[in-house]
Amino acid sequence: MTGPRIAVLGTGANGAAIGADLTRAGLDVTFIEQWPEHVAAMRAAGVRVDMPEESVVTPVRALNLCEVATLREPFDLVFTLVKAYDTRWACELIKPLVKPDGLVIGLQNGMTIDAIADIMGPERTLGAVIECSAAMFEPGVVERHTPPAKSWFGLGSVTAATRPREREVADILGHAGTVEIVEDIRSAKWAKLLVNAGELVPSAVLNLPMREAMATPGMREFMLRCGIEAAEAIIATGNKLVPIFGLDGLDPTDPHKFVEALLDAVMYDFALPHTKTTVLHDWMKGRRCEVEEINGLVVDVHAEHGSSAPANAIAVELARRVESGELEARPENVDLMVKSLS
Ligand SMILES: NC(=O)C1=CN([C@@H]2O[C@H](COP(=O)(O)OP(=O)(O)OC[C@H]3O[C@@H](n4cnc5c(N)ncnc54)[C@H](OP(=O)(O)O)[C@@H]3O)[C@@H](O)[C@H]2O)C=CC1
Ligand SMILES: CC(C)(CO)C(=O)C(=O)O
Repeated sequence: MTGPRIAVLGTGANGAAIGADLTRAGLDVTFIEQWPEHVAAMRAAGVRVDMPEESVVTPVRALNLCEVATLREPFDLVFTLVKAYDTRWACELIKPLVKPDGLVIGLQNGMTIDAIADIMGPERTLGAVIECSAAMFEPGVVERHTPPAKSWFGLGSVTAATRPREREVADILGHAGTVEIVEDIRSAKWAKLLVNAGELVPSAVLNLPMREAMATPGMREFMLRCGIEAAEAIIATGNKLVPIFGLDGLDPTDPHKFVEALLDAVMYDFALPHTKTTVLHDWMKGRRCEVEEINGLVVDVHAEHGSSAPANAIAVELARRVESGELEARPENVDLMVKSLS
């Protein structure tokens, strides 16, 4: 093992897939995980990543969260892949084990750069956009829909102080996919959030794979509406519509087309026909989803600026009802979204 000491904090679907790639590249990687059966399975048989063309088993070093207190040697780099709502406590947990010049890289959906920078300080924070589609239902086993050749990451600093470190981290993350260093990481993360606002909760409320959800009459319009409200929030907060996923030729002066291009890129270039979203995975496991960090953020930004985001507000309300057990996620819920806006 060579190079920096790396932790992957949160080794669910994407964390395990990326951590396995870094481990196979010969790097010094420690998995830190809160699901005990998953840690036990990884210790016994490594991580198995099933991809469309091949299945790869990687022996890894995996620790339970409760074992973090036994670690003595600090990390140079920590990639956080816990759910967005777990970011704050995860950073507090790992903070004593991050070197003074170490970096914590938020490889998640949602605007987790702010939480990380709050706790670690901006000079120990990097932000990232992640486009890697994966699911995990069985301990130790990842179903990865985007192998490294199809995965994309945008990486960037929140302060000029970390700019000289970006290339080093991009080279490491490059073992898991294509990495682009982006100038304006806050806007780039918002651009991903715009896609997530349209695709994650709305398709999960129907309990359908994303593509089937979008093909349901009225749903494409609803999903676009969520994305457009998020684009309005981006502009209201003084951020910009910047292209992500390596797309070029997008016109930021036409928010409708911009949103449509990003939603279609994730739907048809990254996801597979049967891909269900990370939100639906949570619900299938009885776990809560990132609705507050995605659609809820759009609603809050609009409210702060004296406007409203009705489609995102419906997504928030329906997700809350599903999670409280009052509403079952099923295709018949389409009217709750589509009719409510007509
Ligand atoms: N899955 C995808 O296709 C994509 C996901 N993302 C984003 O990546 C980030 C990570 O998401 P993802 O990898 O899907 O998350 P997962 O839910 O697969 O894993 C996140 C964490 O949830 C915990 N966990 C998962 N399943 C269980 C279980 N059955 N019992 C107990 N704990 C469990 C683990 O805890 P812990 O992490 O705390 O140790 C796990 O590491 C999120 O921000 C997500 O939005 C972005 C693009 C695509
Ligand atoms: C790939 C997808 C749509 C499904 O989980 C996702 O969660 C994301 O792109 O953020």
